[in-house]
Amino acid sequence: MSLWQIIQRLLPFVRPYRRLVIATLLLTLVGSLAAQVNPFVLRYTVDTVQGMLDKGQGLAEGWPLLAWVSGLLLGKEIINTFIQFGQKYYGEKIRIQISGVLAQTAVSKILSYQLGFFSDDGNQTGKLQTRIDRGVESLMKLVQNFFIDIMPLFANAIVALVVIFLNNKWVGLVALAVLPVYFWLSYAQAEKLQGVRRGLQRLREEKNHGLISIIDSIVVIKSFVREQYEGQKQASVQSRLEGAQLLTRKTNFRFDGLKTFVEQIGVVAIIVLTAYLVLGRQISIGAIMFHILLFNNVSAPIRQLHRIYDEMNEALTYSEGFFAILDADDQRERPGQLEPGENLRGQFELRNVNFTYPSGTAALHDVSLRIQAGKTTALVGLSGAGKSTIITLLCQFYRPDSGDILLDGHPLAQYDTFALRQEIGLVLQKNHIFKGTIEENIRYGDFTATQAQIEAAAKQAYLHDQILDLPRQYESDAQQLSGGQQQRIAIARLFLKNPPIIFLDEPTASLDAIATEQIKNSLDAIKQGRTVVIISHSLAQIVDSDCIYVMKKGHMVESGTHDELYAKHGTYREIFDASARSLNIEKLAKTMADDGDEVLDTAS
Ligand SMILES: Nc1ncnc2c1ncn2[C@@H]1O[C@H](COP(=O)(O)OP(=O)(O)OP(=O)(O)O)[C@@H](O)[C@H]1O
Repeated sequence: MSLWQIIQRLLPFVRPYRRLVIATLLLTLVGSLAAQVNPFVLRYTVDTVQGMLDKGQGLAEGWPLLAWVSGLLLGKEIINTFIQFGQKYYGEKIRIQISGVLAQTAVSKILSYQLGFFSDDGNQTGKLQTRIDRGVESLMKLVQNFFIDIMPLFANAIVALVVIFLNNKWVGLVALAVLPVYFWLSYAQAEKLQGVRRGLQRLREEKNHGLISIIDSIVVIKSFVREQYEGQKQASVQSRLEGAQLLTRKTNFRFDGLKTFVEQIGVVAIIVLTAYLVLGRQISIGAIMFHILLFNNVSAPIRQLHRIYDEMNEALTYSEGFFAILDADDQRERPGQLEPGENLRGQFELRNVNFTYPSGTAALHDVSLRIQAGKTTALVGLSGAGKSTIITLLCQFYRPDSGDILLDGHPLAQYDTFALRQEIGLVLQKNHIFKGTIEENIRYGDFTATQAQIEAAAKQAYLHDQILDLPRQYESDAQQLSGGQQQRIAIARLFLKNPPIIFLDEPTASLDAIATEQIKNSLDAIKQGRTVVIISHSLAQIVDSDCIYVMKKGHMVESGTHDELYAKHGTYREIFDASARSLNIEKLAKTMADDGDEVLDTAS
């Protein structure tokens, strides 16, 4: 991305603040003009004092001059203080407001993208955050530099240069001669830093990602006593980061030294030349200070040049990553024309569907199946068979590579994604619990729900009584609940949302036996008249489904009711038998039979 392209991209964000930008620019321009007052006052003072000394006058005659000069300089400084405050405050206001808009635009964009966007390697947690933070930060520096700093800085330098030339062309030529060397050094410095900076960006992302991943996996790290291993992994990134940071500093210090040297050569040359002209009686003695102060007014802004150039290059590096987030329009959830509405029946059909994850894993191969409206359909298969993938396609989290997915006879892609998801309730094996109270977490299912409705949903999910036992009840921190309790929150959310289509992916996997039975009863009740797709490794959850599809390695291999599939002696039967063996059904059956005998004996 070129600088010009970035500025064009920034303009829409800056435009709403154009008045503020113009006001700040004007203030800074006035400030830079005021900066030229000192050399004139100083030259006038030195020459007048010199004239008075030549005439043999002393302090008594000099008081009015001192009072007048002090008043003038003080007045100028008072005005300058206001100007500087205004310039800094309004400049900061622009920066803060635009950076807020930029960050919020990135958040809105990210929220509008499909799941595929987040599985990209560069968009993982931490990396994405670094890209946004650094991007906004460097773009703000660019706004500051381009819209606030550059013009006044150059105006300041040019005005000072013109004044020098008007006073003495030789001194002007010396001041001018230093500039190309200075420009060239600044350019070389920024060029040298560019490659290093890209490396720095990658390392910063890696470090943040590493830190977040440590926090996420702290229990596993501790249980395997891998603290040292994880620490070393971070230390290696940190040491590469330190190397890159040190290299940046070293390069900066080397060039800064060179530039100061060049500047000092300019100062010495101007002192020597002005002294030569003063001694030759071509100019007054006051011109020495006058020229040096003016030269400082030329070189001080130019000294900022490298910083500006450097920050612009930084913006070029980081804004690429930032704008890539804003520009990922191909990742947007696609709105469709069809809204499910009241006529929704909820019949899905997959026809010869093939699907590959963005990572390259081919998860589904030529899958065809029909999910009847108002019925319960189960998906069965070994781990990694592709069952959850089917649900993600039905929710439109991803689109198939080929084949058709229909809902009520219309292509699923024609439905408005947001409207479609309003009609779907999804409960996963592990559901996210937000930071907040139990009440807030259940309310996520319906923001308009009353407290009574929330409690009713919690009762259906067999959670209400447990919540009442907590010290702060519905106000308790939801993330402190046990895995099974969190699962019931997810189920309560589903009850509150009350959608006509329900996808259950191992909904009772983390529940105890009693809770599993309770939730199964609740789910059996809510299933009535709704389209339900259930995935479960527990066959007890699926045997009474209206239709069961059996999957193996991404292929659909069998379908039918439990009895039909059992009689087939195929994959389903294999899974069923293995499940029975793992549950030690024989022993359980015997225990129950013995218990039955005892009951009968007691009865007789
Ligand atoms: N987000 C993802 N990105 C890349 N590959 C994925 C993703 N999710 C699943 N896969 C891969 O797709 C294949 C099917 O996975 P899927 O989760 O659909 O299986 P499953 O039958 O639901 O398994 P399980 O019973 O273990 O949940 C697997 O090979 C898995 O590694």
